[in-house]
Amino acid sequence: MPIRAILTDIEGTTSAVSFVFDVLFPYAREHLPAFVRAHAGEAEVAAQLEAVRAESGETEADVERVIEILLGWIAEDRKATPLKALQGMVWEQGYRAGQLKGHVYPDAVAALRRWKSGGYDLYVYSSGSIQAQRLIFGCSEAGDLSPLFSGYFDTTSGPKREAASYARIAEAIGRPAGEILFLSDVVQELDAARAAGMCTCGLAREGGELAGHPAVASFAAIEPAAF
Ligand SMILES: CSCCC(=O)C(=O)COP(=O)(O)O
Ligand SMILES: [Mg+2]
Repeated sequence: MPIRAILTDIEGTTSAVSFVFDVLFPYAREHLPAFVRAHAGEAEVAAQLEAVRAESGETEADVERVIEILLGWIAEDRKATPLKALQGMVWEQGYRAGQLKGHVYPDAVAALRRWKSGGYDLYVYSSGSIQAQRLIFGCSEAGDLSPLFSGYFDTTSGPKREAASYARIAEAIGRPAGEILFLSDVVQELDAARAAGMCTCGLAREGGELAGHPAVASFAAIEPAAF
């Protein structure tokens, strides 16, 4: 089955892990408390605070306690959907103020442009919220890359290490999973995508292997027609 669509992870794949850990997470740690205090009464934020209470089991937590829980989740890099939603809102302020610019590897920018011109449909699947995904590509160091993408998926489609999430995404894209090439730096994500029937290619940007999957150090080495 020929590849028709490419689904890519962000952190460690299109973008540096260091950008997420050394720029985005510290920005969220610094600005999230004031953001939550200022917007806790607004429906969109209040719903996420309620989801934090439910996920933590602390159903009576006040706003200050919820902030503490969120800061703990940032420290442990927990891929909790309400944390990711709130981070996206906080980062939006940083991107709009010009304090943040999304990092996307130049080889990823070039390949994504080449693949789009070659007729492939491009999609993103990240634990970062869809809002955060739109921002990293829409406000990137390489300019607005959002016209390249046909859709975005986050943990509302399910966890990245579960095959059912990839089956759901293939369904939403409207293609058989075998026509989709998934790119990631995490072997458990590649395993889950393959279990759902997708083709896979691992990004090992520092070299090394992603057991059981073809692996490359750069998008320049990926030829979708070869899968
Ligand atoms: C969308 S940029 C923010 C990245 C982020 O919050 C994250 O958890 C990265 O997860 P990924 O699935 O892209 O490895
Ligand atoms: Mg990753």
